[in-house]
Amino acid sequence: MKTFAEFGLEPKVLQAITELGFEEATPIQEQAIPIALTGSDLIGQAQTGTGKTAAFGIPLISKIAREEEKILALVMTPTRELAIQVAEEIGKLTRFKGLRSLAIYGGQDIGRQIRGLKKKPQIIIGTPGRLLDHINRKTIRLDDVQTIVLDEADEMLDMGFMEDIQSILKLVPEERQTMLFSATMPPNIQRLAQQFLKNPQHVSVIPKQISAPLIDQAYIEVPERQKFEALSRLIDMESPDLAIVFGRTKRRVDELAEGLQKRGYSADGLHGDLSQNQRDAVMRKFRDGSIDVLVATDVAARGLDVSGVTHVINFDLPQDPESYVHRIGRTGRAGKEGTAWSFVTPREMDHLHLIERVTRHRITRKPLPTMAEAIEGKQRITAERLLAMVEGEGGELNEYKGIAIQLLEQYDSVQLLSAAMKLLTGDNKDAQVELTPEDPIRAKRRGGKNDIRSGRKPNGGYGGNRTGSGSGGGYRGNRDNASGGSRGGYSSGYGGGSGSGGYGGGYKGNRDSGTGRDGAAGRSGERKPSTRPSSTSTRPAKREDYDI
Ligand SMILES: Nc1ncnc2c1ncn2[C@@H]1O[C@H](COP(=O)(O)OP(=O)(O)OP(=O)(O)O)[C@@H](O)[C@H]1O
Ligand SMILES: [Mg+2]
Repeated sequence: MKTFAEFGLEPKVLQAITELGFEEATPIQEQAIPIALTGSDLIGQAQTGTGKTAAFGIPLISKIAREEEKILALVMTPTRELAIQVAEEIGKLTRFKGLRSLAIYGGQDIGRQIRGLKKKPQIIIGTPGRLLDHINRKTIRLDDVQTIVLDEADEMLDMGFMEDIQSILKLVPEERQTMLFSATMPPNIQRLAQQFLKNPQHVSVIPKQISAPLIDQAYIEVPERQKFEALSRLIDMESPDLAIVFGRTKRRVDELAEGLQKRGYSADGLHGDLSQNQRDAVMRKFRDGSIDVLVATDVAARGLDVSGVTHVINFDLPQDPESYVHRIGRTGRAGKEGTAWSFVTPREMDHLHLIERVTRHRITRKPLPTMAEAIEGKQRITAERLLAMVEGEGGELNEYKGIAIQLLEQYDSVQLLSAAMKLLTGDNKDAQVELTPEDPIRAKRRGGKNDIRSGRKPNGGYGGNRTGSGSGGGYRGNRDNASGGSRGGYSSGYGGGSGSGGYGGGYKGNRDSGTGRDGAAGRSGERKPSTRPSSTSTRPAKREDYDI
């Protein structure tokens, strides 16, 4: 392991790294930073939570001088939350150097972003749609950009950002450094790399097991209608510090968050139909610990880094194994341990085995937590809180001592303490929670063996098997209204359907619902419809449409 001092970084950057608490470089950093510092193009692949952000962030900021008043570096990310997070990490890394960076993403007031741009940031971190919008408004010019980073490139393409990314890359001077980070290297990523990268050096830290070894993985076989009970027992038994619960659809997430709140858990939901302000507020609450359980769709599966996430619970299995890897990778980050649980309905067992095969990891079967285990877990937490209070962590107890003595004279001490503990435990087990059932995910034949993703495209893709179920119609309806349907008919596959099966087939089912991702854009102002040709486009619909 290398220390950061060995990279020959300038003292102000080193100081910021030290301040962040990084002592040694992670393997991807050890490999990528020296290459990136030479200015060479780079393609990077590494496991979740292993510090890819700093792997590109450190070289990127090293190249920029403080006096510059132009946009010199551009980082693109698939989701808004990720743009905010990467901007924050870059902000921390440039703290002493004093560079200016700005996150640019859909859903946020564009006027505010324009004001931010007037401060002449040298580094922009953004989602492709909103970036293009600024480019078209001429509020962002890329003529001086020297470094481009594509973070989670495969995800961006899956979300249908290929055209946007290409348009943006074409506007950046050819004399530049391009770094592409991607979990997988399917053919479309390879084509993108061929088109836009020059003699890239490949850096990959891919262990035998695809998923992080520090994550303890288990599953519980449970019928659909018992899942909620299983969830509350599991949370009680495990008493996670912070947990992310993944649900398949937006409706599912809403219902789960509401159900958990009803049962007295401190939970909230995150999905693509919330306003950006709501999304930001939920993420803030989760980061500062004012909620313990984040219920989310796959919008939160990629890249999000919240320290202290001890548990990931797949309330619904994800459609594809790769998404499983990303979801559970929200825990066990930066060398910490984590636990991942998945609920599997009896009919989904094949799908679980597929996930095991693709991730090359056995997932341990565990029984449904019993009521007794759940109660024990809850009581343990209550006892811990009580003892912490006894040990003075909750401040002075003197004011309570008079009444305590009085009560103890009149009542049995065990009885009293039990009553106090019951109150503290705040049981609300009786609250009825009904969820709308989801169809089981079906295992599907998968494609090329080097591309763990390729199987899903010809096979229905995200939510493909939901089209017949009729569920979620209400949400789609809303999107349609918002979108004006301008991009409704993506029908042919991206790139004419290559060996990978292209994108088209997999997404077709839902695409018919006419929910162009511009639905999201229309609402949020992510993009003006004029920025690109509409219905003739062969782009895939964006993943945001798939009910996440
Ligand atoms: N050298 C280091 N030492 C200790 N912690 C680090 C180091 N580098 C990064 N980290 C921390 O590790 C966490 C994960 O980093 P990061 O989000 O960059 O991972 P990632 O590889 O991009 O993960 P994902 O694949 O999920 O996007 C962050 O909290 C980051 O601050
Ligand atoms: Mg990342």
